[in-house]
Amino acid sequence: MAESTKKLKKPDVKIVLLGDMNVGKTSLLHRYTERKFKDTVSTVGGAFFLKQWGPYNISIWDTAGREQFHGLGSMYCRGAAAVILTYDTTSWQSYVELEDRFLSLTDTANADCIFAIVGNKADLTDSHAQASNPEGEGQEEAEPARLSLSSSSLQRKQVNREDAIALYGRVLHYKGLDEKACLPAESMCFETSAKTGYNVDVLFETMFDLVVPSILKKRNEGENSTVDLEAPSTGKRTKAGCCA
Ligand SMILES: Nc1nc2c(ncn2[C@@H]2O[C@H](COP(=O)(O)OP(=O)(O)OP(=O)(O)O)[C@@H](O)[C@H]2O)c(=O)[nH]1
Ligand SMILES: [Mg+2]
Repeated sequence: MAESTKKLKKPDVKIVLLGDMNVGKTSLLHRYTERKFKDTVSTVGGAFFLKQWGPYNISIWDTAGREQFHGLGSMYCRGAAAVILTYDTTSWQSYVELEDRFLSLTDTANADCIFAIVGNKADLTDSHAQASNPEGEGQEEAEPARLSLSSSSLQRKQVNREDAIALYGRVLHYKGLDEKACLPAESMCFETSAKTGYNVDVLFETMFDLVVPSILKKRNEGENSTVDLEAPSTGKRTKAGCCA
């Protein structure tokens, strides 16, 4: 969270991580921001990280998956430009929960909110994700990842990519969006590993690029709704525009 505490910058846009407890939301954010996989404690409430992306400030909200914090979810989603729906590839239940418990929390997000479906812990089911250690970072983390390469440590994958793609379609349907007008499922469903770093940068940086138009739109609307007090009045004053 160092970047967020250095200076108090106003975020231009918000991205929210949602999903059941234990799927690895906090670990994904740690991996991206601190370049390592470290011990976590179950999140209480929520926390955010501020990312500078070019000239823009993007806040990424890590929410608590625990049932007792469920009520806070829609508050965190208010005005969100993007939501990352996260499940654990080794847990079918965590996938089911996304639709049962979390999707309705996004009702408060922007109407043109972008969705990504993310299956984390790919290292547990996929030898490629197990071996991956992008950019040679976190060397202290590389060794445990390499040691766990034996195929005996692979677990049964409970949620496949096709399931994620199907869920993406149902999310768009729930939001009343036309699939043809939206970003394609193939590019919005990711399998990641916070442990090895597999696909983590790709996930976050794809989302950052995708929310930029939303920032520009917001700025544009802001400018258009600003009253220029210096500008000469052209029309007649209407009754509604007069405060007397
Ligand atoms: N093998 C593996 N374990 C992971 C991965 N991501 C997270 N974990 C582990 O899963 C557990 C839960 O991770 P968290 O990041 O705390 O999960 P969370 O989704 O933030 O959970 P809540 O804060 O309770 O909602 C921890 O023991 C992590 O070490 C991953 O990619 N691979
Ligand atoms: Mg957490």
